[in-house]
Amino acid sequence: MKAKISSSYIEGKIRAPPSKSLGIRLIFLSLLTKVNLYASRELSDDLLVAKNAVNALKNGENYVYLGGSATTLRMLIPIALALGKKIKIDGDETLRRRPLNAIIKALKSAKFSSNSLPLIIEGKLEEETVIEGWESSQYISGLIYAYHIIGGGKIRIIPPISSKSYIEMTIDLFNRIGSDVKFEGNEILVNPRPLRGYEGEIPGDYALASFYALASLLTGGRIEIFGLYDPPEYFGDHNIVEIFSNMGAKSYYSSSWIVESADEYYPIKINVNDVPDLAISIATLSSVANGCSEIQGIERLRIKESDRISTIISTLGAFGVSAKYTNDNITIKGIKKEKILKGSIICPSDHRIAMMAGVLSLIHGGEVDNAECVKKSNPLFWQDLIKLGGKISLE
Ligand SMILES: O=C(O)C1=C[C@@H](OP(=O)(O)O)[C@@H](O)[C@H](O)C1
Ligand SMILES: C=C(OP(=O)(O)O)C(=O)O
Repeated sequence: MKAKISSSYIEGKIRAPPSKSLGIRLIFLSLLTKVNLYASRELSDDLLVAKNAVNALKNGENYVYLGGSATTLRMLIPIALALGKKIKIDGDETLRRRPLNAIIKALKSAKFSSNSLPLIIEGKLEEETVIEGWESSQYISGLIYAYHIIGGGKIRIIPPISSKSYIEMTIDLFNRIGSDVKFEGNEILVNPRPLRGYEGEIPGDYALASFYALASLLTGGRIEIFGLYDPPEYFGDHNIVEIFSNMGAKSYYSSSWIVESADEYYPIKINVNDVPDLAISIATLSSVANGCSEIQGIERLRIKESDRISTIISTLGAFGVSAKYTNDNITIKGIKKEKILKGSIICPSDHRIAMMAGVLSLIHGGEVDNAECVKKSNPLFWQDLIKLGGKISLE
């Protein structure tokens, strides 16, 4: 499918798409307590595969297909072992590329038939796991679930710890429903308590909603995004609200996210190691900032759905913005909005890159081929932009 986009003016009020990360966590939580989830719109591919994974565990199936969802994959591995399951796991070509080195090295009493998908896992979980923290936080979130299943345990993380905000998200979720998980230094102590259930909508996703915010910021509009969760204490994706404000937008949260465009945006220097999914959104606004932005802590973006260091740089280039990579940083030289070119890309099987090109195209037009790749996290992305005034045809 190709999205053909013309210059547009984006304004209005819209519900944030359901959170991929919280949605996957709540679906896995149904293994431990009563969970009743409502979804006011069709579920993304990643949420659907998370549902399939949990159903496979509950029904004793010995095979599960996970599409492109590394969060589901890397959480499933320790959870399946905690449940004593032997299961074959596979995924799409992007997931088959995603590394599993840290978890394979850490789980001493487990057997892996391969070090990448497709693979069969079996074995058991030790009461203490020592795991490298660089590759992915998703293993650690999965281990927190796994230790709730076997009655408790300790995770010792070998620093550096990446994507810490997602570990905090998992711990925050468990402690809000009655558990006792402590994160002290590089150690996580899981002391399970009886868990309350969860009933309600999947809360909105700040990182995904940031593309709607960008659509208004890049076209001179104003937007209100509702259905998000109240920002928690820890630093995470929800901090995109103040990041955009620091870059010159009128951007604040007051029971919903209010975003209003400005005549000028400021460059930013920021480390995204704890919030890697914000890198693309920050790079997008940096493209029209009045100066050079520097996004640090990005080496791990190479192992996402695409090599995002390359795909961020090439996508910005398609719209006339120059960016370069030097040791663990991307430097982006912002240009005036009037200078942004009409650009076109073939989405490299990376939903966030498609969304990046989609919102940049709202300035002076553009095309996104393989545009259906947004359904990994937000199947209604293009339809939502159209609802907000986007002149977009899907062919
Ligand atoms: O735990 C999660 O929900 C996620 C963790 C992050 O991955 P890494 O921990 O591998 O950086 C992030 O990129 C992903 O989109 C969602
Ligand atoms: C990397 C991402 O997801 P996952 O790791 O779950 O595939 C993402 O949503 O940008």
